[in-house]
Amino acid sequence: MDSSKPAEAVKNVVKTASGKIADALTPEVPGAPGSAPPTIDEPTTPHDPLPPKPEQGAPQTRTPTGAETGAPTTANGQQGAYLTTANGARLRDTDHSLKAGPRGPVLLQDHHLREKITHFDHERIPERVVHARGAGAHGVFTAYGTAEAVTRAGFLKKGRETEVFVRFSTVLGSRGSADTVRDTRGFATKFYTDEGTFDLVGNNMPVFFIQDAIKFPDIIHAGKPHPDREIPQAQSAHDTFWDFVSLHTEAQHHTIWNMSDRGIPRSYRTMEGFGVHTFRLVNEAGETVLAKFHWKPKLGVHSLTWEEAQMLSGMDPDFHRRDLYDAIEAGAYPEWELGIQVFPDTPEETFAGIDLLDPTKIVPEELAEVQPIGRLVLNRTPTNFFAETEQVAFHLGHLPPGIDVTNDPLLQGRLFSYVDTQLTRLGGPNFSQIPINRPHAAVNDMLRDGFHQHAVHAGVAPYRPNSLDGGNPFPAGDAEHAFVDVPVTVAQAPKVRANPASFDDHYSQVRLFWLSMSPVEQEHIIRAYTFELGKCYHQAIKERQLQSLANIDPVLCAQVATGLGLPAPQPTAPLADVTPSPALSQVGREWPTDGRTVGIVVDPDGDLDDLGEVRRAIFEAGMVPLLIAPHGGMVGDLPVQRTFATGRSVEFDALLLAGAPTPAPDAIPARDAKAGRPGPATVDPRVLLLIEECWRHVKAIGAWGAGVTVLEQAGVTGTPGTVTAGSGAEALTAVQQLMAAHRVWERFPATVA
Ligand code: HEM
Repeated sequence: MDSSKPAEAVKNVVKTASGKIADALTPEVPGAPGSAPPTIDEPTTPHDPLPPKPEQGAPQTRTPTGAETGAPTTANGQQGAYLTTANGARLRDTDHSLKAGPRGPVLLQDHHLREKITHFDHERIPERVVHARGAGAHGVFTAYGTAEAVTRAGFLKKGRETEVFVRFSTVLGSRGSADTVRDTRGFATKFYTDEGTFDLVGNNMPVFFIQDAIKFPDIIHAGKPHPDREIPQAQSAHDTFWDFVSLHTEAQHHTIWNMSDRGIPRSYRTMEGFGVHTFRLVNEAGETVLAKFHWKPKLGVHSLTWEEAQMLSGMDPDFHRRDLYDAIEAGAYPEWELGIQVFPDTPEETFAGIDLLDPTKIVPEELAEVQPIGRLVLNRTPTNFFAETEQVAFHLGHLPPGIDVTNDPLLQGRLFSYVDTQLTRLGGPNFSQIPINRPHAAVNDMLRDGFHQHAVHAGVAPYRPNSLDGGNPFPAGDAEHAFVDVPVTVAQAPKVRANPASFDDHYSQVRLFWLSMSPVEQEHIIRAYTFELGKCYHQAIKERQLQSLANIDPVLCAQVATGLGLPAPQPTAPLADVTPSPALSQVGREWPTDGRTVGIVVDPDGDLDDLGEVRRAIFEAGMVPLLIAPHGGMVGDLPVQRTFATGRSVEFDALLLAGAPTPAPDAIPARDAKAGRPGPATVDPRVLLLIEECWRHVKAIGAWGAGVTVLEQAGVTGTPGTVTAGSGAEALTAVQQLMAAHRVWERFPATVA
């Protein structure tokens, strides 16, 4: 509406002081008597459930108590024909405060102004105390039925489909920090099962820093920025972190995972996930087993190089979030298989000598196979990031019948912590009524009142049994479908603040991890320790951490010590005699290439014959082609996605060179003229930089036609992982074969034998 209209309307109302108010109202004001009905689809209210997308299946239309609410309405207030206040009164104008004349002071009585600004002032809620930076997506979990023998959980029965919401996160950084920092990643999954919500709140690493939740505030205080200057943000490369892990040596296992390539994943889509703790499963017959949960990504475990991670922190701090949402929107749905390792439920709660209650220990897959039990596909991005990703609240106590907890002291403390923090973060005890947190199972609880209570509970007797509201006698309940608290015998034991002796082994599995790495992965680990400790100021902390490295492996310790310019200490105890677990290595296997990104450098004035076909073949292989040209717009009839100014190696998994225009002579910087490249410098230096980076980041590079000359100009022809071919199709085939191994590892200078 034209902003002059309200003034007219006011004039008209004033005119009607004689009694003709209805006649005087302007018909253009929507909803005024005599005007046409408003044309918006539905009335809007910010309190409606989230609008489901069509492919999501049945809309979520239950109230928190399980009753049907009817069809949800849209919450797209900005698309309606008119705006209203939060109470539904229609507005004439949302751009001008109510003033005493056009130049006068603003009137306190302007309710819309105060409501709009007050609400805005309170838009932010506290970020999560850990895992503040994250990205979520919706999906579906389909059970294979293979877990039916060991658990009665209904959602794991063959063919059952369950809606899920997954939130990936970093741990240390604030909500606005970069995605690609070196850190553990959260992998939290909410299964909306019809027997109640199951939250599997895991990480991309199978072990944790500490064995007892009582130390959680301490490790987080150590990892977060220093309290005086509040730096560094989202980093473990600082004194307090290394102070903690070198003093609490149980943290050494998780720390080596962080220093490995697992600390800098290529994508959320290429991360493994782990429930970390051992859980207890119970089947229909009441028999129990112990189990660990694993998520296996369809695309394989794949990481960034450290240089890529650092570049991305500046060039695209949203890299993982963008990658996740781009992939889903492109239809390259991220997929994982859920698997379990199963162990007999013995009184010792150990397997192959490994204490299953110690969250700093793994059970190597070679000793207990990960058995696939279902498939997760993420197929829908959030409609509203705040409503879903920020407001989602996970909790380890959200368990369906058939899955129970164990006495792992880390797990036990987590059972307390999450709901406690969410009471503050989400503003009171009713956050399970927030749409993303609502169970899809019917709810009939006796929880009442509290901040943000949305349910209108009927009846007078919220207690059981009762004789007033027809309440069934309790405790009979629904024995058949109820949650099973496995009646585990709790040992008669003195009350102590102590760990079992097995928890004292802090090094054998760290050594096992180190010895399971390929040489190139070991090299990355050495570089990571050297970098992080090199950022510490206190010599004593570096020396203490070197002592821990000596207790892991002498080569690791010596190499890091050399980098730090310090002597390498001797181990304080004999090194553990361990058998490596090849399953821990990311290198040496082949993976599907779908979902990967291929950059294609083109010369708009060159030979474009093969281009359309190559692009089509990339799409058909389930990958994403991105055309890189000197300028935006179109090349022939194909759209350009990146220009020489915006395309950098970090966002491609491989590069194809079809050609590149010769820049004007004065556009070649002196740097390139001096670089000693073969022949005259005829290639745009930004293309040469792109090739150099792809080469350094050990990515496959293919060239055909004029692209072969471009590759020669970059001086890398004939090196491992570079391909020159007679046609675009041949170049693509060769490059795709190389991509199956993720990177061309032969190019990485490994210095560890
Ligand atoms: C195996 C060890 C652990 C794992 C795998 C883990 C995993 C996670 C994940 C994935 C999140 C993010 C959830 C989300 O995306 O909303 C998270 C948040 C959190 N974790 Fe943990 N965590 C572990 C240990 C602990 C411990 C020991 C404590 C405290 C005693 C703790 C306290 C928290 C808190 C307070 C949050 C924020 C929750 C929220 O604001 O909703 N975590 N954790």
